[in-house]
Amino acid sequence: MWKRMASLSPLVSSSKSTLLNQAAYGFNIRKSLSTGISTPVKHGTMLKEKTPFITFVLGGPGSGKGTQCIKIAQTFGFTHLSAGDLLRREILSNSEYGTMILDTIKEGRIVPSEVTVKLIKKTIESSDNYKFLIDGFPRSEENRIAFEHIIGVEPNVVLFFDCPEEEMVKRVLNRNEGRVDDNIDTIKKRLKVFSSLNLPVVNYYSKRGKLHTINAVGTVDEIFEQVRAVFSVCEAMK
Ligand SMILES: Nc1ncnc2c1ncn2[C@@H]1O[C@H](COP(=O)(O)OP(=O)(O)OP(=O)(O)O)[C@@H](O)[C@H]1O
Ligand SMILES: O=c1ccn([C@@H]2O[C@H](COP(=O)(O)O)[C@@H](O)[C@H]2O)c(=O)[nH]1
Ligand SMILES: [Mg+2]
Repeated sequence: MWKRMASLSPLVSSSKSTLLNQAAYGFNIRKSLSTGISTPVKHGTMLKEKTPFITFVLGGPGSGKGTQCIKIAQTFGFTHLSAGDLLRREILSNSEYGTMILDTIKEGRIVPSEVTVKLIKKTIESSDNYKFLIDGFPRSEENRIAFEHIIGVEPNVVLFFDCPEEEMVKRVLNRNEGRVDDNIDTIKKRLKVFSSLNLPVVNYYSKRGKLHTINAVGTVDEIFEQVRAVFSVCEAMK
C-alpha cells in the first residue's frame, strides 16, 4: 500500500522490524478511521496510495503510553510503533549508532532526530497498514520538524497522557522490565527533558487544535474509555 519513492540512506539497519502489530492486518478498511484517498499522493519522499492516519502519543515517562497503545491498536486497527522500542532494537542490532543510542537513553537525553525519524520511516514503509500510533515521539520541536520534513505529513490526532510526576516515578520504578533508564537518577533527568523539550511539542499541537488530553490517573480501563471517546469521534467524522 505504501510505495517507496527513494531508498533510505543506510543510516538504519536493513533488518525487518517485527514491531508491527499484526492485528492491524485483518482490519476492515471500510470501518476504519479512513481519511484516505484513492490516488497516489507524494508526501516527502514516499508515494502512497492511501493517505496515512497518524496519531502521536505523548506523555511523560511512565504515563502509560505503551499500555494504552496496545489497547488502541487492538481496538482500532492501528500499527503501534514505539520510538523507544525502535531505538532499543537498534542497540541490539549492532548498528553503528548502538553505543550512542544506549548512552543517550541512559542519560535520559534525546537521540538525534535523523536517526529516530529514519527508523520510524522504515517501519512505516514496511507496513501494509496506513494507520499508525507513534508512541513517545516527537520528543522535541526539533523531532517534530524533522518528522514533518522527512515524512512529509502532520499527525491527524495527538494524544497527551497527563500524569502527575509522583505517579509517573512510582510506575517507572515498579515497571521491572530491565530497562537501563528505569532508575531514579535517569527518571529525574527524563522528567527534566520532558518539561523542557517535550511539553513545547504538546503546546504546539494544542494551539493547532489537534491535542486530546487524557487524564492518565486511574485504572487502565478507565483511561482507555477516555481514549476510546477520542477515536469514536474520529470515526463519526469520517
Ligand atoms: N493506569 C495505570 N495504573 C497503574 N499502572 C499503570 C497504568 N498504566 C500503566 N501502568 C504501568 O506503569 C508502567 C509504565 O507504563 P507504560 O510502560 O505504559 O508507560 P510509558 O508511558 O510507555 O512509559 P515510557 O515513556 O517510560 O516508555 C508499566 O509497568 C505499566 O504496567
Ligand atoms: O523519539 C524518541 C524516543 C525515545 N528516545 C530515547 O529513548 C528513551 C526511552 O523512550 P520511551 O519512549 O520511554 O521508551 C527516552 O528517554 C530517550 O532517551 C529518544 O531519544 N527519542
Ligand atoms: Mg513506553
